[in-house]
Amino acid sequence: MPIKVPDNLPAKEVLAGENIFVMDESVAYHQDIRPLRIAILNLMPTKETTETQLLRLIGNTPLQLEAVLLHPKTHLSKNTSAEHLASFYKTFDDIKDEQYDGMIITGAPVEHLPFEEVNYWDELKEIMDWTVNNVTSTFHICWGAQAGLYHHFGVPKYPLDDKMFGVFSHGVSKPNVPLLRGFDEMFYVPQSRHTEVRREDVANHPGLEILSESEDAGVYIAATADGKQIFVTGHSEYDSQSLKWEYDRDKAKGLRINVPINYFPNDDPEKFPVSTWRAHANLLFSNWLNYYVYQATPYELGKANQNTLR
Ligand SMILES: CC(=O)SCCNC(=O)CCNC(=O)[C@H](O)C(C)(C)COP(=O)(O)OP(=O)(O)OC[C@H]1O[C@@H](n2cnc3c(N)ncnc32)[C@H](O)[C@@H]1OP(=O)(O)O
Ligand SMILES: N[C@@H](CCO)C(=O)O
Repeated sequence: MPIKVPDNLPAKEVLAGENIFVMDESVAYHQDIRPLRIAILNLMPTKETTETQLLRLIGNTPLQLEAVLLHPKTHLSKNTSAEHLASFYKTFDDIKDEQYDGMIITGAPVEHLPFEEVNYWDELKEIMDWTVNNVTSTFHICWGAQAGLYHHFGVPKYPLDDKMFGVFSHGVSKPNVPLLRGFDEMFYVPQSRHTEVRREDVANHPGLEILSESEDAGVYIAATADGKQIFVTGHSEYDSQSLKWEYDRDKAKGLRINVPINYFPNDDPEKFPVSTWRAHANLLFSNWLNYYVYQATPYELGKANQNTLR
């Protein structure tokens, strides 16, 4: 939450220089409050696991949220039951005439395919186009980030020789950005993907900024300057056991898979993994919800926001 201070307090300037969020009394007085409307387009096959992971993170702020779960209507889900989808999910058709404060587009295990061969690609393109005018800020995760970078900015993905698999140290590339407020200079994030976007493709695009990256894992967070589109290549939302499940699954299938880096104690898969990224994940999602959704969204969706606080 912002610190509310008198308009002319000298500390205000000092704290603002440290990337601390300080709000003038005059702005605070005019803020109206209502629950935030957040849509989650869940493309993961293990939908119930992902719902829990994401709701856990977006639930960890003082803000009231109304979360709507979406699945692509043009894809028949193999791993999530029709009953679950019918009970808890909507499709784009149900919501396309509405507007949202925030949207999350998840990853999906389809990165080995060209985007155009994903059977819900046309629908996803329509949804991504719709977010531009109907969502205040959209947070794309892993394959969802690759899909968004490709569709909106023409940034391609490339296959990796070995899966980027493990818990990697990441750093802040652009200081004084609200999304990174309070971040440590080095923090850990799980990465689990067979493909990458290349740094030069993102860095050379005038519409994108690299906010965070890793020496070993490459670009982690890229965004548009206005914060309307955020692309996150890692899985900060993963549970402490998620990489172990993926590792055990792939071993059981006889696939070529390395032990995830820096994950099991002493890199021993017989030992119980512990998470080192939970605090980072909570801060990333609460910063997004606060600064890119709550402070940026208009009280009446569809109208211009009077307060430009970032
Ligand atoms: C890079 C990232 O974004 S990482 C995020 C993805 N990670 C995860 O989902 C981790 C958890 N997932 C898993 O462990 C596995 O996907 C499992 C165990 C659920 C299923 O694995 P498998 O049996 O190997 O694959 P399966 O044949 O079920 O296909 C996986 C998914 O891809 C989908 N898929 C496959 N081909 C296509 C295609 N051409 N277009 C669209 N979706 C496709 C499948 O339909 C399935 O998704 P669904 O359950 O929503 O229908
Ligand atoms: N994290 C994913 C990568 C595949 O897209 C998995 O291991 O299932």
